[in-house]
Amino acid sequence: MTIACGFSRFLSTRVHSSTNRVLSLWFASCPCSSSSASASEPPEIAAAPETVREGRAEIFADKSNSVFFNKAQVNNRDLSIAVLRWFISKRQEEHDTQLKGRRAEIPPEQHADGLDPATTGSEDTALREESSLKAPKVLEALAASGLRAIRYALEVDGIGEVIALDNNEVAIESCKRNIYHNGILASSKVVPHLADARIYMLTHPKEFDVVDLDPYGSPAAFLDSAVQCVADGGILMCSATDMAVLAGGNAEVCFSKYGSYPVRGKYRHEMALRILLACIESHAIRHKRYIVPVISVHMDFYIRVFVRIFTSASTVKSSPLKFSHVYQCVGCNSFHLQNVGRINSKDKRNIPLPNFCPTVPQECSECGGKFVMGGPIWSDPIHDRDWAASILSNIRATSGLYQAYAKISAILTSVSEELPNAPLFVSLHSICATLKCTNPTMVMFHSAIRNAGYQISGSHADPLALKTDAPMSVIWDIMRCWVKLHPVKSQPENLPGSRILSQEPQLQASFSQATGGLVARKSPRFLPNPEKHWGPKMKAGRPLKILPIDKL
Ligand SMILES: C[S@@+](CC[C@H](N)C(=O)[O-])C[C@H]1O[C@@H](n2cnc3c(N)ncnc32)[C@H](O)[C@@H]1O
Ligand SMILES: [Zn+2]
Repeated sequence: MTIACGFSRFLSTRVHSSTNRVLSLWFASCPCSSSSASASEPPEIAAAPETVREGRAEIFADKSNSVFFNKAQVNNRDLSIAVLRWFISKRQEEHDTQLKGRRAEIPPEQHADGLDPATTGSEDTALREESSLKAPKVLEALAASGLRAIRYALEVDGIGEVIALDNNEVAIESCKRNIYHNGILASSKVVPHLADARIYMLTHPKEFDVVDLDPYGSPAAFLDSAVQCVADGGILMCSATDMAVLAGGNAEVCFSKYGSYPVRGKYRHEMALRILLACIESHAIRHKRYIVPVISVHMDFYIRVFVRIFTSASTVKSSPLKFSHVYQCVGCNSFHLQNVGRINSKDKRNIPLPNFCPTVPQECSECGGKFVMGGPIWSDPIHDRDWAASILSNIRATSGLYQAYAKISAILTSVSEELPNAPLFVSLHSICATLKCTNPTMVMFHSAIRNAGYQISGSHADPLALKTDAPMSVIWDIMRCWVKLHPVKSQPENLPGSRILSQEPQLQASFSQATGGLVARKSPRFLPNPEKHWGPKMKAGRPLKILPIDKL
């Protein structure tokens, strides 16, 4: 309460003009204005509270860490705003197309004006009523200071009500102060609400076009209620910062939280995304719903996925085809995916059946190592390429609107170039380390894959990633050919690399520059962190070291 009383006193020293409606509103609405300084107290000029600005919003700084705020999440918030802007225009477009379709189905004589709507554009009354799409309703389920909710309200045109929810009273009080501080528009759109997000989401089924989950660590506990709370065609935006768990540091914890075993490969950050997506899908299908991922990124120290949610009992049946187990060789790190389900070609209904035995032998055919089995992971595409390209071109056209423009445009550039049907990737460094050979350049390796008739791209998750539809045997053959041109020192025979090199390649690799291959890039794909302390933050309530305001 001390902060709120200080807040009232701060404002009372400044609210002089009756024309300053916004300030008066803040003052009148200060949560503790009734219990603030009594007339008998000596007048006290409080120092102006320090504030933090991000995008078009400004919030009160909280050095005591009683409410969570991490400046580094500006990348997360800016990207979410970019996705939200595109989602709103896309939803409008889908709505218009649907309406046009329905209009065309109505015979002209049933129209109020008797004219053919297809040629005149006139509408039947009922359709006219339906024709305007309601402004999308947003739930920020774990709102903390409310910064994100306020930014959505101030920066995303066409957005409707934004509920800023938190189960922490101090957070909700801070939310209220921040909302008032941001003026009429924020106050008219953002509604702070004290509740447990899980209960709130369960009791508001299909009510929100947008649900944002930005938890401490894992979102797992919120997923079952979140997938039920999103409206049909709506979007769930979900972060996970428990990377040690998702990326294989604590495999058993990952299994208990997400129902999937991670494997410690170079692709672990992409695997983390695919584990989270698989987990969201597995919650969705329990409720006859399914997900369509539109953007899925690993950035800084966390992952964030944007998935649309639809309802269809028949589509849910094909869900097993979107999950795969991952077999990874403990010797050479070769990996192979196998779908959980399979289509029986004789069954015209296309209903998947459980898949056959593992597609890999007991021992790796490249190096003789054993396989560990990870997953199941989401093995369908993790991005919608059209969405990625459109969001990228939108943010390029309005770069001034994004504080994190450099970072989010670099990520989206990488995302828009990723091969959609090549889950996971190998790392050029790791392959060369296994063989103990010198690296071919990225351009050479890309060319060799293309010259062998396969596709290849990078990944936003790792600058050295090689994402390809070529099987592991082709990748190793290319490297065997490379080593013939650039011999390695002799190694003990039992090393995985020696075993791989003891086999003759089945294909003759060509490293000459392939057409349409990797070329010099004008825009960056990977950026260093802008400053120190660019990482996760302590939970609210635990004292931080005293930091200057710019480090909060
Ligand atoms: C990481 S912070 C959110 C940060 C915020 N989204 C942002 O962009 O600054 C997580 C918040 O979730 C809240 N929280 C944790 N469990 C919750 C629950 N069951 N229901 C509602 N809020 C919860 C915490 O009080 C905390 O404020
Ligand atoms: Zn192997």
